[in-house]
Amino acid sequence: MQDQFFKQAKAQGYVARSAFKLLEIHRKYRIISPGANCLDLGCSPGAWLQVACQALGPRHQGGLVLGVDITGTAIPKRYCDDRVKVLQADARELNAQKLSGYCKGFHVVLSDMCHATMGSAAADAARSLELATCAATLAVGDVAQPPTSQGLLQAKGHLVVKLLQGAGTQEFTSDLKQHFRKVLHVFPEASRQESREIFIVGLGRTMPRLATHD
Ligand SMILES: C[S@@+](CC[C@H](N)C(=O)[O-])C[C@H]1O[C@@H](n2cnc3c(N)ncnc32)[C@H](O)[C@@H]1O
Repeated sequence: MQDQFFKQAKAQGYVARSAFKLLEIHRKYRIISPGANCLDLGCSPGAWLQVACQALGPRHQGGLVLGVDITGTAIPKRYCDDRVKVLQADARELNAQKLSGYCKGFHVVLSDMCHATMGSAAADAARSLELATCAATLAVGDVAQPPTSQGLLQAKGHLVVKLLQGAGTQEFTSDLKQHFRKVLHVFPEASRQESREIFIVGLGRTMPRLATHD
């Protein structure tokens, strides 16, 4: 469907209209700082890679955008530079050790992962929750448990996760509240009106308090 965002993406050189979802979230919450290390789960065809790389600022400020997708991804030429890398993998099979060669930790974990929808709202939401939980687990460890120092996301880092709303959305949100200073539900303008997708934004990862000794 060639809507306003499709046309805008084409005109501005983004490879997909989804660029405008991350642009809106970033404009509101400044998710990606110059020079940050970002993990982009479900990165194909690469619009979030473009937005994230732009947000890193000039090349000399450094940073990394590591995109992961179960399908192969051609890194878009427009807006991406050599700080963008891609890995073809199933995010459900990743762990901190498998990504340790890229950087010591990420300042931002993004997930726009989704399966092709099957037509059953309940089944689609359950499959989406599985992918969202996978992204959150990579970021902070077991989300249902109190904070530990596990996970790839650095202290004070941010998480953006797409989820199709359904059973489990509220519980997932409350679990995340243990791990972030603030957790928000964002409905970007570029999401299709009929879509049940929301983006859960976790701002400022909190870490466990270290035991103090007198
Ligand atoms: C909506 S698209 C992402 C669009 C992307 N953010 C962009 O702006 O170009 C969702 C992606 O999630 C990927 N995906 C689904 N399940 C995955 C998994 N288990 N591991 C990695 N990627 C997955 C799909 O292959 C698909 O490319």
